[in-house]
Amino acid sequence: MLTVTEVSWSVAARRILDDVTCAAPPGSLVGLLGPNGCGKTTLLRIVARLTAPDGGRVTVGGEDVAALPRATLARRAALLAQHADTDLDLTVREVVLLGRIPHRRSRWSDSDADRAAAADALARVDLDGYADRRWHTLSGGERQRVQLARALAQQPFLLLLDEPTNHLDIGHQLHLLHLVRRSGVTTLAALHDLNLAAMFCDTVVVLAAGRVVVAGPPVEVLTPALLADVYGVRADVATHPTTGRPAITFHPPAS
Ligand SMILES: Nc1ncnc2c1ncn2[C@@H]1O[C@H](COP(=O)(O)OP(=O)(O)OP(=O)(O)O)[C@@H](O)[C@H]1O
Repeated sequence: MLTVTEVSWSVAARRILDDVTCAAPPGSLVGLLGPNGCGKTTLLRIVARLTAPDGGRVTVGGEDVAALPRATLARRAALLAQHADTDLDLTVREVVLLGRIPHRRSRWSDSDADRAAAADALARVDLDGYADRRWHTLSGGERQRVQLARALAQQPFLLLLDEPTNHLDIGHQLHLLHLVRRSGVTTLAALHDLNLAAMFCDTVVVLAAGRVVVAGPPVEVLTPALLADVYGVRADVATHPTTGRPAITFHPPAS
């Protein structure tokens, strides 16, 4: 269980997050939605303790994140950042094995369990056979999937994903979110694609200008009125014939 309670953060006298409260029940996939600059990445960074909030509290599994030893937090939470990259000349296997570092007894050597977890994670993101490829030779979508494999190899309790479907073709977008949902790992994911959020998320939390506008199941939250209010767009919302979830069609902007 992840809880975020009355979290605020300001920079240069500007309030970026204002009293944000939300939660992700165990095993759920929670979508963090909202326009560019509304504070999604900032909230993920605060949950991962990369940014310290000015006020409020974050708990994972009932424990205050601010009080957890760094090594414990590193084992429990995995962050897939928006532009995860490395300048090092690493193989795909080595990148995925970075996810095992919090579990290692020895800083320098991988165990059989580490290698098995890395191989399993690569298979889960559909990258069997890529282990010996050099990172810099991969396409944008392949890199994104390797970074998810690194996060899965970490075997965290909490996955924090910042626009995880960036660069992915539609097949891999659907595969990735299906995989995350099936993983059973509590996940908070910043998403721009509202139809993907509608299809896969148990709950969506909509931010605007650093505040939570509304949170709840996609079918209750993703209404034409909300989309007009938060994103300034006109849209029709139907019910998907197979999933029963919202299916959104956008109108071109009025000229
Ligand atoms: N360190 C910082 N210094 C100054 N401004 C910052 C800093 N970090 C974030 N901001 C500002 O805070 C706001 C929220 O940024 P954030 O990256 O959290 O938004 P976001 O919702 O993830 O946006 P996007 O959808 O474009 O990725 C933005 O206006 C950003 O410019």
